[in-house]
Amino acid sequence: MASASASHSDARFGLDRRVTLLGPLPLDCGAALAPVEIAYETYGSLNADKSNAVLICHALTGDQYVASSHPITGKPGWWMRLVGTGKPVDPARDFIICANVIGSCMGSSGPATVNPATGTPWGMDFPVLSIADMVRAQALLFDYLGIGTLAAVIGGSMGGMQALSWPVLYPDRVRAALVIASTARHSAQNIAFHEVGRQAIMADPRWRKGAYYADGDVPASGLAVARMAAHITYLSEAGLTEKFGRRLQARDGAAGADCDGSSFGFDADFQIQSYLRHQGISFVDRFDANSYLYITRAMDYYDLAQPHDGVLARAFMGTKTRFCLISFDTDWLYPTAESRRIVHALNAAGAEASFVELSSPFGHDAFLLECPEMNRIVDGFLRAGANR
Ligand SMILES: CC(=O)SCCNC(=O)CCNC(=O)[C@H](O)C(C)(C)COP(=O)(O)OP(=O)(O)OC[C@H]1O[C@@H](n2cnc3c(N)ncnc32)[C@H](O)[C@@H]1OP(=O)(O)O
Ligand SMILES: N[C@@H](CCO)C(=O)O
Repeated sequence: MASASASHSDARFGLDRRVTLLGPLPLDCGAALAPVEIAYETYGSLNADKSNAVLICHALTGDQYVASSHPITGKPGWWMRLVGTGKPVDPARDFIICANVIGSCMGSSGPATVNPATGTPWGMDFPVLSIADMVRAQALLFDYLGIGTLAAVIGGSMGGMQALSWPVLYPDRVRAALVIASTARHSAQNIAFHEVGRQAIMADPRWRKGAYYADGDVPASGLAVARMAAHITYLSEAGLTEKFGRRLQARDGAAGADCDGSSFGFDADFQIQSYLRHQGISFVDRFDANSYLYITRAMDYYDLAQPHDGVLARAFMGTKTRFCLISFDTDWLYPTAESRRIVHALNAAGAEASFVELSSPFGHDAFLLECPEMNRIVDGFLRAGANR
């Protein structure tokens, strides 16, 4: 087992854990990360035969606070609709783990954490990351926790990429994978939107090649614009029309200002403008611009078929994992066709796979919103596994 030091000495299980694993963690880029810091939350208890561990993987700007309030925003956990007592993922039955991905900014190793070689934040010296690296770091955490096999791994969006990667990287360590609103590769359109965001960050004079940690003067404008562009892709046209239409925004100062706090006559005239500005500005309070650069690049390079000569089925060949895929009909970021492509590949590989397309007006972010059908499917899929 990997040597480690935990921030909560001998208590490995509980809320708000942070562990420093000595590693090294070999990365796809050829470098290695050592030590590896992982911040994670757990809910419930590990049973005697260690067979009830359920890993929840978070999306691009998510975090480990899946079912507990966010320490910065104070908002409730991002998947409390799915995780909690009486919910499909239930701490009374499951031992639930959610870890902040490496590269992110909520306690796990990332550009904002300290590079042991220099004693200062890594910034752009942080090594290039892949989705597989994030998964390998999670596996390191499970080694530390003494958990060999996961009952299930569940994720939406980038969390779904990790859930899909788990059986590929660790075919003997995961019994079931639930992949929601996700993909097996990033499309040209996905990459294009991310590139707009990255350019917005790097064009911000405060970005300073990523070396902005010392004085705390962060590239807020660039990061806010990146979030605004990305947020559009998480919604649907019908949803936007229903919510805002062409309605004008009542002027109340803050909502009229742009991301620098000034308006220069270009106020947020329409409600949708004001809403997007709010999403951009509030994002800056809880996320790091360099993490955004690193994680979006990891998503862009993600292509499960690439190491298998472009044949996705080969990635899953021989897997014993059960799969369930869920897509949403208004998700144009990771559309239903992509989930179907994955299911065909799983079928061709002889894997057990089920698939449901759900109807929702909310686009990609539907997986984060109230959806009783999604809950029923997750519950049924997890319980079917428990009954075997
Ligand atoms: C797994 C993970 O990825 S975790 C990370 C996911 N979390 C996020 O991405 C957080 C930001 N994203 C969101 O808020 C997403 O829209 C969702 C899906 C999570 C929430 O959706 P909804 O509940 O429908 O919230 P909605 O999109 O309407 O946003 C509400 C916010 O917009 C604000 N808002 C609404 N209309 C306007 C407007 N016209 N002008 C300004 N602000 C507005 C609300 O006041 C509210 O602000 P608050 O969040 O500071 O309280
Ligand atoms: N809105 C979610 C989904 C993105 O894929 C997030 O910000 O992480």
